[in-house]
Amino acid sequence: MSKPVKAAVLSAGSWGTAFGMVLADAGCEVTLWGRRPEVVEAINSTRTNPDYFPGVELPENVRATTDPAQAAADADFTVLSVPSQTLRGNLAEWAPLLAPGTVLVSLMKGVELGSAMRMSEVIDDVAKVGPDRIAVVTGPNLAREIAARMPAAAVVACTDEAVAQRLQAACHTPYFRPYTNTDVVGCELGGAVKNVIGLAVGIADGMGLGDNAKGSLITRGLAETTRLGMALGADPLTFSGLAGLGDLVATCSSPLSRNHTFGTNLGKGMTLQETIAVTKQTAEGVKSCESVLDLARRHGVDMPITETVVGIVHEGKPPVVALKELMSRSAKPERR
Ligand SMILES: NC(=O)C1=CN([C@@H]2O[C@H](COP(=O)(O)OP(=O)(O)OC[C@H]3O[C@@H](n4cnc5c(N)ncnc54)[C@H](O)[C@@H]3O)[C@@H](O)[C@H]2O)C=CC1
Ligand SMILES: O=C(CO)COP(=O)(O)O
Repeated sequence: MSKPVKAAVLSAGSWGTAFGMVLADAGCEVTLWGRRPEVVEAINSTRTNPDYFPGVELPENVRATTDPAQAAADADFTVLSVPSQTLRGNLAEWAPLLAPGTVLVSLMKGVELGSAMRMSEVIDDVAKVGPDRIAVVTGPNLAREIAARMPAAAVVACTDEAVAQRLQAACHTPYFRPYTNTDVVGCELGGAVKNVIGLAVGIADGMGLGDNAKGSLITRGLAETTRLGMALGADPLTFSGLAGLGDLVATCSSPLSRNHTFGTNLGKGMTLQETIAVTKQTAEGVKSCESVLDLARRHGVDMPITETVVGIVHEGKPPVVALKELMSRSAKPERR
């Protein structure tokens, strides 16, 4: 009998815990690393993560530790699921602990502030493992639904297709159906920018702008994501797949999305500080809207919805003013 695949999941947060369950249900031996001893203790003693998924029983083959060296030891896959803006610092501490040959798997959907790097680029910059040992999991995967074992498809992307196939096999369950893709750039941008568009749609929902506005923002959001992707060498077809359209639809229609909910609160008139205070988990688009815009400007790409979100979230522009500006830009053809 072959040895079970070992996976370290470095974060016992929302998506780290849920994806750890997926890996365990697919037969992997999973060790979650958590920062807080009380969360780790609860996982090991009650088989639940009460902070994120109260009442959801974790599989037997999931355990937790506060020691990253213990989690990372002998791992075939090392899954990273911390906030995008802390990844560089976290990974600098973890890099010396990584098992030789381990594949680093990013669950994160963001772009680093300052460097405008995608998460796989930050991983390579810090851990120096090369793109063929870095994979990305993305798509319409609201963690709470996955933890309830509700059905979803996903994309597993790696420049080395054989690595993507190994990870696909390691996380394929009756409720989680991963597809492979070698377009890492497109898959990562799809996830990062959809958080920004999720904020925009949330703002529109909070303002009561209706479903035509939602459909328009999703579609034009996808258009600006595709423009950025093509400037960075992505395959435009990736954006009509799970990493693009699929994730946008899930995020922009679900109250479970933190980005969508964050935007809704802003659209209803809460201040940024009030909205931050009621947001318990990571809403990546709040910071990544600035780094996505930075990336777009570096490549001469026009991203009016992203620019509008930056204006509302970071420059104090009232949503009604931002809406008027967005709608009154010069007229243009749909495809350009
Ligand atoms: N929750 C979801 O439904 C999904 C989330 N994602 C992505 O997964 C990534 C992680 O998000 P979530 O798990 O949802 O966030 P979360 O807020 O639930 O968990 C983040 C985890 O990182 C830890 N953390 C926070 N600051 C840290 C720091 N400075 N150093 C180390 N650890 C720190 C927290 O303790 C927490 O366990 C994000 O990039 C998000 O976009 C992707 C798909 C689905
Ligand atoms: O990425 C997600 C679903 O695919 C989760 O979205 P939020 O981060 O907005 O909750």
